[in-house]
Amino acid sequence: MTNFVTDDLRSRLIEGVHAAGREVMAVYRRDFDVETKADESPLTEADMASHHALVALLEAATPEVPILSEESGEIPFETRRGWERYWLIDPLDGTKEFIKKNGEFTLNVALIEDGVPVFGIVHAPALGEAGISWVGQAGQGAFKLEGTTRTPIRVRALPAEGREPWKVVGSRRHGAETFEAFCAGLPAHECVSMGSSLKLCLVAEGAADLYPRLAPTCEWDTAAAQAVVTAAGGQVLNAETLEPLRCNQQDSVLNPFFIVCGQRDERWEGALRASLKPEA
Ligand SMILES: Nc1ncnc2c1ncn2[C@@H]1O[C@H](COP(=O)(O)O)[C@@H](OP(=O)(O)O)[C@H]1O
Ligand SMILES: [Mg+2]
Repeated sequence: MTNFVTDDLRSRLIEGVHAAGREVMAVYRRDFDVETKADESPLTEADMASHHALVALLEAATPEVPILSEESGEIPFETRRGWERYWLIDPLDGTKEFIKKNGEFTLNVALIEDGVPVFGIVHAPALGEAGISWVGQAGQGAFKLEGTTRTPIRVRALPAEGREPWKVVGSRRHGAETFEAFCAGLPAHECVSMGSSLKLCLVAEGAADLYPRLAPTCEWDTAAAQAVVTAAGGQVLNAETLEPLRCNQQDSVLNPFFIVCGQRDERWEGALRASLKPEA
């Protein structure tokens, strides 16, 4: 369990992430150019403004802790593998949603200790009146912040069959086919689409029951929200092994396919196995 993030540090980080969010919103409200990165994904001025603001924040707050950002360029695994503690950030998660201007993008800041996301802030600056944030810390629980209102959050129990449909959240853009195969094996349910890390936050706050991600993501896409989900009593599990996701275990920063849940349950585990089985 980490004691590294004190109350003071947590407040300073939340404030700093909100300041970076305001820089993102300044770009969001005007016209901006969209570049294409080497992997064909889009990049805007907002991604870079947020990257610089978050790196400056973290370097000032904890100069001894290394930082890995989606926009910092590759850091070889030979260097990273020795990191017992580091910051893992996605300055703008959901860049495609940002470009579409549907508000479903986030700034993600995670603290990783021995591969485990132990602290996370997910900030959605375009939602609510002046942004909504989700914060989770191992051993301390999770909360949602809207303006100055701070509400504790917790995953919910799967609704009993016949009472209420399960809520399943999926990506707006990725993995539609396997998502549908998974849903076909579930009891009565409703599906919701959402961009970015907000999908994991919906499970953390009990507004959704499951988020199967049967398509690629990178560790910075999920680590901050994984810290929120686990602090809220839920889990982010490898879809094949049902072991919790861990960061910084290998050369690649790609995640395995995974599922986010409030709790394990044979009904969705069966649907997951069936959806991952290769066609006979
Ligand atoms: N082929 C791929 N490999 C790795 N990550 C991918 C990917 N396709 C999508 N992603 C990740 O999925 C995220 C978007 O997911 P969603 O569409 O569900 O919101 C992107 O985050 P960014 O917007 O930060 O690049 C991107 O990192
Ligand atoms: Mg991302």
